[in-house]
This record gives sequence, C-alpha cells and structure tokens, in this order.
Amino acid sequence: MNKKSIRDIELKGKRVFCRVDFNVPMQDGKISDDTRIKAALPTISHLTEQGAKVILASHLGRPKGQVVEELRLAPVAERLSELSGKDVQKADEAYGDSVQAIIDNMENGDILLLENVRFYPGEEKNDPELAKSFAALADVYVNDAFGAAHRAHASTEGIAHHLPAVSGLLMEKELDVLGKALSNPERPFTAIIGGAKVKDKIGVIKNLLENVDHLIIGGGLGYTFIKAQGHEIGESLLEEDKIELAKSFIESAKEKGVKLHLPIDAVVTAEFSPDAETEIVNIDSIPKEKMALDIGPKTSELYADIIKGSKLVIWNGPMGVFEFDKFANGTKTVAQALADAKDTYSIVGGGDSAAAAEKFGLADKMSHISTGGGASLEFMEGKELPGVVALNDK
Ligand SMILES: Nc1ncnc2c1ncn2[C@@H]1O[C@H](COP(=O)(O)OP(=O)(O)OP(=O)(O)O)[C@@H](O)[C@H]1O
Ligand SMILES: O=C(O)[C@H](O)COP(=O)(O)O
Repeated sequence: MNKKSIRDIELKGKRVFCRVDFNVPMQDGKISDDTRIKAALPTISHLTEQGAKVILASHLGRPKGQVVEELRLAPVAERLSELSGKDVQKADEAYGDSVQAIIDNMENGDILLLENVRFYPGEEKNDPELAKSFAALADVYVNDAFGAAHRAHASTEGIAHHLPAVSGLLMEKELDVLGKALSNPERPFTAIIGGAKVKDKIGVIKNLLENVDHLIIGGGLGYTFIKAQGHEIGESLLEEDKIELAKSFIESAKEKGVKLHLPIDAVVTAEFSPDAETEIVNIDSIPKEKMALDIGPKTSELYADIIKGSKLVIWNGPMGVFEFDKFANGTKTVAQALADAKDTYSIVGGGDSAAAAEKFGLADKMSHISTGGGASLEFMEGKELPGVVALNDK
C-alpha cells in the first residue's frame, strides 16, 4: 500500500484521533457479534504500547444526525474494555469542551471512546466545520475503519485534511489482501457472487469479468440470469429491467473466456417461510406458482468442485435464503468447500456472507474475512475509497 501507516510515524505522547468501524449488530441493547471490535485491537494495542493517547471514534447504525439513545456507544466501550483488558473511558459527546476536558486529563496509553459520530448532522454531510472540530481534539489522525472507508464523511475523510493522516493496521491488512488478490491473483481465480439483487452487484460483476477465470452466480440475483437464458422462473426474484444486462454479462463472459456458472437446479417453495414445504427441481422446470429460494444439490456440488480446483476465491453474497435452515444448504456447501479447500486462498466479503460463515461455524477456516460489506464491494468494483484516498502517501 502506498499510504503511510501507524508504523511510519512517531506516536509517543501524541493525541491520536482513531476512526474505527464499531458499527456492530445489536440485539436488545447487547452486541450480538463483536468481530469488528476484535479486528481493531491490533491497532489500539500498537497505539497504547507506543504511548499515544487514544481517542476512538465510530458510528453505530444510521441515527441520521440525531441522538438515538439505543445507538449510544456505551455497550461498545464496555466490550472493548473486556476484550483489551484495559480501562476505556466513554465520552457522552464526540467533540467540544466536555470532550476536551477529558482529553486534557489523559495519560499516555489511555483510551477514550467518543460518542456516536452520526449523532451530528455534519458527519454524513462531511461538514468542514465538524471535521475541524474533530481535528482540534488531536495531533494525528488514524483511519482504521475499513468498513466505512467508502463513505466520505467528516470523521472518515474531512478530518484527514487537517492532521497528519495515516492508516491503522486493519485498514492496511484489508487493502493489502484485497489489493493483491485483484491485481495479481493466483489462478484459477474464482469469484462467487450471490445476494438479493443484480442492481447491487452490476459494478462488481463487470469488474470481475475482466479478471476471473470462473464466475459463479447464486442467490436471488441468479434468477434474472436464468430468465435471460430463456427459462421460466415462477415467482422467484426477478429484476425485469436487468434481463438485458444479464444477457450481456453472459455474452461478455463468453468473449473473455470466463467460465460463467449459473444454477442448474433449485430448491423451490410456494411460500416464503422457515417451515415451508420444499421441492428440488431442475432449473428449466421451476413451477409457475413457486419461488426458488436456494440453489439445488447438483448446483451446490458443481460449485464446490470449482472452489476446490481454485487457488483464489472471492465470495460475496449468500446462495439462498440462508437465514431459514431449509434454504441454507447451498450457502453452507459453498462455505464448507471454502473451509475444506486447503490450497485455496479464500476471501469472504463482509456483510451477509461473513454472517453466513459465522452461522455455520466456519469463519475461522477462511483465509480472510473482510470487516467491510459495502466497502469491500466498492473496492472489488475498482472504485477508490475516499477514506483511503485522503490519507498521506508514503
Ligand atoms: N433466492 C433468493 N430469493 C430471495 N432472497 C434471497 C435469495 N437468495 C438470497 N437471498 C437473500 O439475499 C440477502 C442477502 O443479499 P444482500 O444483497 O442484501 O447482501 P449481500 O449480497 O451479502 O451484501 P452485503 O455484503 O452488503 O450484506 C439475504 O438476506 C438472503 O436471504
Ligand atoms: O456496516 C457497514 O457496512 C459500515 O459500517 C458502513 O455503514 P453504513 O452503510 O451505514 O454507512
């Protein structure tokens, strides 16, 4: 990476404003998955060990510029304290006199977590005044929030223009892994794209078609491709206005010599429910009144074989409605194949695929699970991430 990191600068005694992505899933006020907090620990330890005063900032949820009590970061401060084994102070605001007073009393190696930066309307607007107010708290800016690096907000982008600005260790690792994979992939290189909508994956499919050997399609978005092949898909998800685009992807794959794999069978049902009656059908025989909610067993086996024969696999998006056990087998088979493939470097894009790997107890068998859903997708689309662009070059 051509950006400076916390390893390249002097930190002793410095007040460091460190943007992290502690946007963790919460259920009834409790953190249901602390992966993102754990992922920030190497940076936080480095900063404290080097004698910095660590001022952490994050968003949580989408409070839209207002204080939302359930989205305060107090539970996160508590969990961070447990995980790091260190005291973590929690401020009730993210800048201003009260925060300044806490910082004035910090010793080298102390940790402070600011309040949710999205409680302020200026955050998502990338308001220069708010960016300056954040910057006024510190001597150095560190961005370790890979998951939010695709957002040009005051705490992810604006602030970087007012302070020496470097990446944290998680940011550096994410960019290294994804960057190397895409610029110099080991082959055969396979991408697995699933999820709900073609609309959300157009950019990534386009970009990957330039690079991969195999492109595997699953999930709800697959049925627009099946329709484009000329089959009936019953009540399955369809984006009518994307059929022509799907056809053009099929053509483009042929021209470029990319092997595009589409489902050959499916698990269908008449109702969207966890205990629905199911049936397995060939892809050209989806009944009119039914919807396909998972890839079928023949497709799963085919996809597993391709994974096993690949040296590098990038996976983004589930193969079916994995939240319901009856429609989880396709996603599970893909995750299991990735876990079992010992000579395959497996990269799981964040979001739902990471949640699925976690659900099946296979997360620790993957080579790299990205902490960024939208951010990893935009990176794979070949887009520049504003939170990275704003950092100082080496
Ligand atoms: N055949 C299908 N029919 C309907 N919904 C489906 C189907 N296959 C998958 N899904 C649903 O798609 C959703 C995930 O897709 P979505 O595009 O939201 O996330 P994603 O691709 O994992 O992206 P991100 O990483 O940003 O979370 C899941 O909730 C899953 O239930
Ligand atoms: O969870 C994420 O993908 C990041 O934290 C970004 O959140 P956002 O989509 O609300 O900007």
